[in-house]
Amino acid sequence: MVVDFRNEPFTDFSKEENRRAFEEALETVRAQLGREYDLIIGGERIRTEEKIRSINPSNVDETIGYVSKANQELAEKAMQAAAKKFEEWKAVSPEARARILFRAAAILRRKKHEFSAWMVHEAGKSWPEADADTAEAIDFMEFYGREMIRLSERQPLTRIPGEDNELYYIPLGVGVVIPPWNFPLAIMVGMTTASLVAGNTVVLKPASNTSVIAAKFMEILQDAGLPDGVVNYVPGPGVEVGEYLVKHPLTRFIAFTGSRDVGLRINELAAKTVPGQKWIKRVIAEMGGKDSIIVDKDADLDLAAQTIVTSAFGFSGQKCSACSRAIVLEDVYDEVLNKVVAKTKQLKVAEAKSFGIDMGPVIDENAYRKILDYIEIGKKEGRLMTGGGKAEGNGYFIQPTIFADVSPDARIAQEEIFGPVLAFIKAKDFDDALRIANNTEYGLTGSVISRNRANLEKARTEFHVGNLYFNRKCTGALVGVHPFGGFNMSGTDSKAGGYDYLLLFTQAKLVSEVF
Ligand SMILES: NC(=O)c1ccc[n+]([C@@H]2O[C@H](COP(=O)([O-])OP(=O)(O)OC[C@H]3O[C@@H](n4cnc5c(N)ncnc54)[C@H](O)[C@@H]3O)[C@@H](O)[C@H]2O)c1
Ligand SMILES: N[C@@H](CCC=O)C(=O)O
Repeated sequence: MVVDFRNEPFTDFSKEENRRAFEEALETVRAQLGREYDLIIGGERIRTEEKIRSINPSNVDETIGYVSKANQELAEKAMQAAAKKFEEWKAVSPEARARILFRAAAILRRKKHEFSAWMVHEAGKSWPEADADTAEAIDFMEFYGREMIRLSERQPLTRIPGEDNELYYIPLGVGVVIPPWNFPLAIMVGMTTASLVAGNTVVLKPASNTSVIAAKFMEILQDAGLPDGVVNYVPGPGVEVGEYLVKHPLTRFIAFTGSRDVGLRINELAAKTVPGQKWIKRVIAEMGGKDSIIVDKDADLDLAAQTIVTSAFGFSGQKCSACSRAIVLEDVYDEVLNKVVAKTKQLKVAEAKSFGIDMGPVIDENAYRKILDYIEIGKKEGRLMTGGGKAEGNGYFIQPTIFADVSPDARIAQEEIFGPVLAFIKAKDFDDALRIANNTEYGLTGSVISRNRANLEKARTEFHVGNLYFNRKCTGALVGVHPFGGFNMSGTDSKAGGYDYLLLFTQAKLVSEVF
């Protein structure tokens, strides 16, 4: 009998012993930089000629590791290994599968700072952001393990005399797991372990920018006793390897988290039946966002300002949940804008390894250029209040940037920038604010800062986002507490860390016997 699920606590970095322990972990990881990582297919380690060079976005001269790079031939090998292993793995009991997750969670908990340190180096996360990512990865394993046990119990049915009726949640088959780089541990772990605990086998194609952290997680799965072939690790280019796997006739489902465009492409490819395919592929896609915080005229304006700054600039705005639009009622617009600009000017942008920074770099050269291009667009679409360009450093550093008086239809108010760029939009009244908030094609997160009960109730029904928060930030969903996922072009309406999530990785079989 396992104890009830509890969220993993975050590390208190105000305590000196915790800061010291984290410094040590950073050093431990630093000593391991530049190593090589192999593909893992059916337990076999495969080293390829061609490599992905993973670099530190805070210092582009620093190599985090060289990761072997799969091609279509190796993707085929991984698919065959996963399909073969499925025949055995599906027969392993749900409890035994869950125990592997609990053990993996325990190992990760023991190596918590080390894994967070890898993310500081490889993804440019600040200490607390990296710590939260590791905690979420632990939570996913603890939560999905318990969920699988719950789903394997006797299911409620209307029972009738003379028949024995049972409903079982059985696995689907081979799942292709394609995570993003921005929650390189938590989201990759969540989608991979949900798949495997439900009895599926996995071909995991991690994001290239963060393929080392995924390789480190493969070591944990092995230490936890996961049999070879249940998860097959094949880093490689999205278009070449990712699409090959998505189109494959043996692929039963695809668990994807990433951008809108790639999600739609995967959905389209998966919908096309190929020769030899015996099922309709299931696509679980969690995609982008263009998230708003509404500030009402009677709101606590200091709370509003702090909430906007944290939600917009945490991890340099590289969260699907990040606030990129502050929609403020005209009565308090100038005051909120001034407070937010003042706070933003205080933010410290520096290398992620330094304690106490507010923002590290953005992930890579492409992101850097794209965000700087959007800043130039913003200069034509709004009034630049702070930031507006590169920041100092030998990495991809960008100043936290705010534009005021942006039209709700402007490009910077509609398109996902995925960087530290915030648009201020003026609303005439609360209804106008809700209209503006709902006028994007996304529907992921949103917040309302208000003391007006009627307005909060109105937002509760009319603000169309998957994760709606009142008087708090719109980032930082906790597993089990705030099941996470959005509407419209933000995805397929799934809820990671929710009580219905594992159903997406199973199919229900009813067996009825007349005695
Ligand atoms: N809704 C959510 O829960 C959530 C969470 C995190 C990130 N995101 C979104 O993810 C995006 C940022 O992540 P990203 O830059 O890694 O996204 P991305 O779409 O560029 O890449 C995501 C993954 O897809 C792979 N890929 C790329 N092209 C592919 C193709 N043609 N076929 C198959 N796979 C392919 C990539 O290699 C990577 O592993 C943002 O849009 C963000 O909003 C959403
Ligand atoms: N679940 C995270 C966002 C994941 C996307 O980047 C949050 O709630 O902030």
